[in-house]
Amino acid sequence: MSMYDENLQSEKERLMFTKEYMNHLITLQESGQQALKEKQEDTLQKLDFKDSSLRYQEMLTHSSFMKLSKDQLENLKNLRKKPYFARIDFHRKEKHDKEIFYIGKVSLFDRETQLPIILDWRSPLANVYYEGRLGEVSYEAHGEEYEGNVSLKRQYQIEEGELLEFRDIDLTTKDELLQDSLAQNAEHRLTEIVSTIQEEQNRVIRADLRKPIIVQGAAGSGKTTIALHRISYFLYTMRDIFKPEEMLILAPNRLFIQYISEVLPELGVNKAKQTTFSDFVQEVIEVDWPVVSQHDVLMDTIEKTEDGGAPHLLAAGFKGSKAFKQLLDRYIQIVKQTYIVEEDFMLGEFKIKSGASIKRLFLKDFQLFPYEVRVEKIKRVLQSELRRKKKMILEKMASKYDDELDKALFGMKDKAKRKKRVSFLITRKEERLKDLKKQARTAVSRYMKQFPKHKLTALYQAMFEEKTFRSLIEEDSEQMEYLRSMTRRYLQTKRLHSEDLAPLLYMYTFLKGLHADDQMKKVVIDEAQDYSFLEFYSLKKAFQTDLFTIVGDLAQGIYRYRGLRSWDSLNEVFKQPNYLTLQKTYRTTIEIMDLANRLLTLMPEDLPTAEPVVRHGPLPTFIKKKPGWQQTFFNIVNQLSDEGMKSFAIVTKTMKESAEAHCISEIRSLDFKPLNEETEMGERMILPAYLAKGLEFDVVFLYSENQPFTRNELDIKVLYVAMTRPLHRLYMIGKGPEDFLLNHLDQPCYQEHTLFT
Ligand SMILES: Nc1ncnc2c1ncn2[C@@H]1O[C@H](COP(=O)(O)OP(=O)(O)OP(=O)(O)O)[C@@H](O)[C@H]1O
Repeated sequence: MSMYDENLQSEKERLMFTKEYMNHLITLQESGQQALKEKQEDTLQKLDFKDSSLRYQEMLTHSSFMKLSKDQLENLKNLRKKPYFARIDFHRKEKHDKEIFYIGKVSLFDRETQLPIILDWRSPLANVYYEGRLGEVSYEAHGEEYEGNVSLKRQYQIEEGELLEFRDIDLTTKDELLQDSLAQNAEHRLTEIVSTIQEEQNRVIRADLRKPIIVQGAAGSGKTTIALHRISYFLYTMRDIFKPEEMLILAPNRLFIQYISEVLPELGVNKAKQTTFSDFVQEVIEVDWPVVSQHDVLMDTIEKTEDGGAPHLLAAGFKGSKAFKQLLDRYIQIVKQTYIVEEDFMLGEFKIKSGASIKRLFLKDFQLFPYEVRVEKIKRVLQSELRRKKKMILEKMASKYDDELDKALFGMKDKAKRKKRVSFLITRKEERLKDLKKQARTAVSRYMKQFPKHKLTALYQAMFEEKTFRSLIEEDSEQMEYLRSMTRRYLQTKRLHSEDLAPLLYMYTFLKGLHADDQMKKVVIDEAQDYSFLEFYSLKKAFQTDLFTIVGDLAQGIYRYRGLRSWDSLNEVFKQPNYLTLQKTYRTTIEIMDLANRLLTLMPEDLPTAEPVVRHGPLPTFIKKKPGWQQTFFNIVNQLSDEGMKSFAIVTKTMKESAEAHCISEIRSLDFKPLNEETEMGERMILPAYLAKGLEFDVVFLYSENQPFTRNELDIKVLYVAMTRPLHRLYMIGKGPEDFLLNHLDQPCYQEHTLFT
């Protein structure tokens, strides 16, 4: 028996032991569940609501315990198919012997000894597997550093609970597990990659959780995947402090949310809120006006081949800028003044609180709160002051009349006059007291009427009135006037541009502040290059947290007229963000990435190119639209399908071209479906490039009908996005190679399809 076989045998035994232990636990849990259920029924029967809350409490405790057990049980059951994926042999310095740790998706401990049978991939020690090479390593746990020696790193291929093979990794072996995993096909859903996380990715996942992090990552470098794994790591590490519901994942569109949704339960982060910036802001500010989305603007721009200088694009760009934030700040100062009330708060002729002290409450004491919250707090102060002083005032008033009465009774000699005076004073006293009591009932609400009740949209609209707007801008120009009148026109008809959402959220934060349910403690932003400065700023201001994970790729910044041009501008939004890069790309083959990288050289600026991991495939192929090309296309799809390719996409430059492609009978007969933001993703799709951003397919056909890509910045980026979508094969169907700018490239590596079969 070879050494490998011997090891394989003992590894099989270990796997058997682990599975046995799991089965044992599952049985225990299941019978435990039954016992718990019976106990709960018993408690329910005994339950007497007049009784102390003790029994009720007991019942709740049991039911939450039951739920926990159920979750654990599910986890355990799922885990049996693949309890772990790797092992490390680690000798900690201060220990006598080396220890063997098996690493899996979730940890499992021996109930008696509390020793780990499986170590969670997110645990501190597991970091040694992802990061440390063989030999001397260290890891940090609970603020302490531990040193030791890793003598073995082993990867397992386990399927349906059976160990197929294992591989030991040393400095020279390539990561074969990664190669295998990359060679697989896309199920049109993102997957978890815990067993093959790479060193540079691990650094992103485990980067300081208390700091904002910005990740520039090439196309296919795993940004989305890694961001989701970071949340999972975050939830594990900070489980006592944060709940998944307090996390927000901002995705570029609804399609993308569908795309990532499957990986979320796997990573245990499915309870995190997943939405788009636009949907989130509309929900928070409770404004459901139709929004002209940035996709619509982009589509229009691409179709008309407009450059960034078109006035509506400049206006959109300006509305996301720092300059516009400053303008908003000036306006918000004006709005703030409307809340300054200087009048004293009186009850009759008695001063309850001076105007100056109320103003101080608004401007100083409550300055950390939004304006409306400050007003509410002032109201409560006035109510309590009034309550406190009312009795005193009434007594003072009564005793004033009593004094007068005394004076009249004992000081007035004329009987008739005295009688008249006394009766006058008694009636007066009663009237005054009654009147004061009546006033006291409404004094606060009457006083509070002086504070404005602003409607967010009306306030925003008022900002674009000519006089106000002019007073806010530094320099008047045609461009500014265009922005002002265009925005006003839209707002008057109850419509918004997507660029209005960030200013609205920003103003809302000053005015009302986020509701507790919308307050997020950790925010993940994907495709972050498409966010404007103000979008980041407004989110940061709204959440008041530094826990942002921001991932994006400047080379894919197709919303450049409004998005970020460099990550540096975020230094003004976040305090000392951690900046990391992901350069290796895992999605596609060397051949496809090579072509895409060449395309980037056409850009005027230096954009980060991607470095593919070693995986070869055929050259990208150009198919000329000569008569009969449809049959070629038909044959290729069928052939690749037979070879095991699952997801196919026809990617066009515009939505219009997607619709045109769908009219071609061969495309229809192969069941390709046009995709928009609302449709379900399938295996064969036709979609414009901007919607394909972030997604991936086994095979991509770039298709140009009569809108070829031209050599402008936007087209180059859109084409780059499209070219970086396939995992295995890239085809380009057009009138000529120039439709895809191939004639502009230096030594473009592609082949032309000549055979018609
Ligand atoms: N370490 C890894 N092991 C296995 N597969 C990986 C690894 N890292 C990334 N991948 C795979 O590479 C592909 C690209 O990942 P992902 O979509 O997260 O990249 P991205 O940087 O967000 O891409 P893009 O910006 O182009 O949309 C996915 O199929 C993902 O599963």
